[in-house]
Amino acid sequence: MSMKLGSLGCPSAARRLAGARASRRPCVQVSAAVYRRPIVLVAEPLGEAGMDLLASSCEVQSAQGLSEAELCARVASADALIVRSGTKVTRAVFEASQGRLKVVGRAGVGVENVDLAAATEWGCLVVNAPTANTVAAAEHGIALLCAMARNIPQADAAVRAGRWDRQDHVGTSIAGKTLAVYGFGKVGSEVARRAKGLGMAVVACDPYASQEKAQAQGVELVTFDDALAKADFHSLHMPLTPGTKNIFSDAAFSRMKRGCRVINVARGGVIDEAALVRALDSRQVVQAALDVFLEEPPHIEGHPLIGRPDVICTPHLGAATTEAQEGVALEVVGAVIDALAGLLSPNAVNAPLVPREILAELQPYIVLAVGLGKAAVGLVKDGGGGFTDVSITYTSPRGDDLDTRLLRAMVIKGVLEDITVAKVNLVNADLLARTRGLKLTEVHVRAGEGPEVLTGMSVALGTSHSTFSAAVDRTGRIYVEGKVFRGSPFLTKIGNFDVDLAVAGSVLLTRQRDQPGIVGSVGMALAKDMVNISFMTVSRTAKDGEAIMAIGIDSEPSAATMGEIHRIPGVIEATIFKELPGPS
Ligand SMILES: NC(=O)c1ccc[n+]([C@@H]2O[C@H](COP(=O)([O-])OP(=O)(O)OC[C@H]3O[C@@H](n4cnc5c(N)ncnc54)[C@H](O)[C@@H]3O)[C@@H](O)[C@H]2O)c1
Ligand SMILES: O=C(O)[C@H](O)COP(=O)(O)O
Repeated sequence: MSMKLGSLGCPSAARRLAGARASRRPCVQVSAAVYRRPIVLVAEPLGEAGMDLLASSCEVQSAQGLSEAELCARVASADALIVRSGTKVTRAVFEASQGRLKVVGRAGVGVENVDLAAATEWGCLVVNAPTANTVAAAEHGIALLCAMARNIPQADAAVRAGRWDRQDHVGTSIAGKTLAVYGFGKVGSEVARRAKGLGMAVVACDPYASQEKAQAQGVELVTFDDALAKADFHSLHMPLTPGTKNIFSDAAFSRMKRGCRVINVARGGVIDEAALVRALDSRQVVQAALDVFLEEPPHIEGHPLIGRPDVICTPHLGAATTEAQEGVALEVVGAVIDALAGLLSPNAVNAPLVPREILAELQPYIVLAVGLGKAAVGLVKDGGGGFTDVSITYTSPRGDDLDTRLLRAMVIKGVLEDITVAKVNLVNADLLARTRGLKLTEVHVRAGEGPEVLTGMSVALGTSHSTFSAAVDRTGRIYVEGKVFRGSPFLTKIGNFDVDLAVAGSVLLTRQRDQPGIVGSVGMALAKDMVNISFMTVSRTAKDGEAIMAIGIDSEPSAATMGEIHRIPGVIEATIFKELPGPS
């Protein structure tokens, strides 16, 4: 499925590009008017079928192992660039291209190596290939699990060195052992399926995956703590997000079963590498198998994990099969060719949403829609069987006449982008929601009058398992409501509680008994932790009843400070909303 950029009403390429350069404000445009064969620079190995497809309509230039300076020199005469994770497409690259580069294709899922903000400012579309290497990544996870359990790399090295050391390489059986899969998405569920075939008991930790999906695969969904405590093998398959960064910390390793094993084919940053070194040194974790590292390529010499006898490493080979590389090559080349022809594919990562003039009018509603989705999903607690039902209510003077496609896409963006590898745009939002198994319901309420787009909007998720029990409404769903007031988006209701909370930045939420002293005590706890407060609002159900306090915070309080806040007499619960989108 592709969409003609023109159908989104984009003004001419030259005008938009000039505007984007002048204002340095986000604006993506792909010119449909490339009359010569476009030049595509392929900077990393790309599957043959993809290269052939590319050559059928473009002039292909292959140059691998380029330094940043060499890449900068080459992009000045290229219309498109195709990379994998090994090439850093920095701001300097876009600046050197001076707007000539119309599209960057990433032959794989992760786009951490592309400066998306700079791409957008320079009017360059970024596309990826999000599905074709899933099976390869899962197979690599299983290969590492088996190789680690049976000491295959160490035994092979010994034989090559002329030693027939049979006693030195006695392994551990995997049949009958428990595997914890963290992240039960595309890769994680394929790993679970294969591990069951190997006779392992599989539990999955994924706060957002549905019980139906887990049951269909015969996998038990458990909390993070239960997964840590139960498993003999831990296999990581979550995306790297602010919520998963360093989630495998000293505290997490200490809660694992002594003598367990860890496999990481996800992203280096989900493990605190120094904490893993400590866990291995103390034999809390006896072996690790790592495909990904915090920094890639890592400094191999002196690296605390590489070269240890209890750690096996591969150089980010999860997607490295002939079949997967053919698949991602075809997927990305299709999207690049579409983009050069002025078509927007569902694989667009920094897609334009609507024309800038319309965007200006809709901006606060877009921020509100993303913010409501983010806030609702940010309140989901693990171990509750996830959610599939997402209900959106629009209150508008236009009633049923309101075209909700954009707002719906933005809610889906808010819900999915913090928890998956998906990059949501107007073209792919409904598809991504369906693929994820989400059931979307939209309700229109006609209210108010005048030109306003919306007088209110709410998002409800079909789960009562929340990190903040007050966020659950009377129907047993996580509920957030908001509106645009004087051009700015606000959260106005959480669960059954009225709040007044700008959609911007991170927020600490507390529920407490309505009694003197609590505001001061929470403020003191934050001050001790050097957490600056940007605003504070308190609302209560009734005098001497319960109150909800929302505190804007410039940085995240430590776990110890959150513990202290929980222990303040009168405080019933507390949680943090991380980085609501805010106007840009
Ligand atoms: N090594 C490689 O070559 C390679 C190849 C492909 C993918 N990957 C990586 O594998 C990972 C999974 O990719 P995918 O395509 O399956 O992504 P996905 O988006 O389909 O699945 C990710 C899952 O993680 C879950 N999740 C989010 N936060 C979580 C948390 N705190 N705890 C537990 N689960 C959480 C989500 O609900 C989702 O189901 C990503 O990190 C991706 O970058 C690596
Ligand atoms: O993000 C991805 O698709 C994987 O991590 C694979 O990356 P690669 O294409 O550089 O092998």
